Amino acid sequence: MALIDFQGVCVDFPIFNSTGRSLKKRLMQVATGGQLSADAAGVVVIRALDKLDFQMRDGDRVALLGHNGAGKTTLLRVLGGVYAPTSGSALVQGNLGSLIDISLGIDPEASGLENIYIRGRLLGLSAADIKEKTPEIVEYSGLGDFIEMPVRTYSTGMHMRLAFTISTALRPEILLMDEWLSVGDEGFKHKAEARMKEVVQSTSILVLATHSRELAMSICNRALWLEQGKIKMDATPQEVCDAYFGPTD
Ligand SMILES: Nc1ncnc2c1ncn2[C@@H]1O[C@H](COP(=O)(O)OP(=O)(O)OP(=O)(O)O)[C@@H](O)[C@H]1O
Repeated sequence: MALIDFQGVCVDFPIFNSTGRSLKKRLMQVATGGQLSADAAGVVVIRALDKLDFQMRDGDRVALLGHNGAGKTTLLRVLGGVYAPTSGSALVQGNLGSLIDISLGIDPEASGLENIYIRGRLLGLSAADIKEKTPEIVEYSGLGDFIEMPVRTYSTGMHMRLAFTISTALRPEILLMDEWLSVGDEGFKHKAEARMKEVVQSTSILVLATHSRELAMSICNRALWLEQGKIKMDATPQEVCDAYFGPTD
């Protein structure tokens, strides 16, 4: 059983090379992002997440909505273990996968095959798991003999095919996504779409940060609206989208 339990989670970023005065001025101009304050020593602090309390359970397909700087990426990073909360507790129970930064760890000097191994290990697969999955990844990527060539000889699209196919070979219990992944030329895009749906369906909890009403409505069964690091609304995608984007006719 997968479970996410956040209690009073705050994430603060102290900004050491900035004066409180100049940053405050900028905030007044743009009126977006996290909350700004200065600590006793005059160091500016951006509060990206502010006392978040929520649970996510098996079956939850959660859309994270919110304006630029609302805290969506920061929340995904806390879920992924990249950031620890400054205060509060963030429990993430279950095996975790991420379709964010799918090219991370791909070595341009190594061949496609070697990269399947390297990236597979980074994603937490054992050597035996990788060996078992490799033929399917090679076949699916459609790279043919290029799989033996160094990745620096690939076009951008070929690189993305490889990165996408490796990252979607896993079936994690908790899946984190930042917008929908769409890669490759028209033919591959079609295949990739079907594979994405398969991965999403097989995961227990999906957390998808998005600016798209259509995506939130078609993929998710719950939506969290973040504003200045706080939860403004936690309800069905229909209710949150109507409040956030405005009602449809
Ligand atoms: N590494 C960082 N250092 C300092 N401040 C940061 C850092 N990362 C994020 N922030 C701040 O935290 C707040 C939330 O940013 P975050 O990237 O989580 O927003 P977002 O909702 O993902 O925005 P967008 O839709 O623009 O991607 C913003 O005010 C941002 O300035």
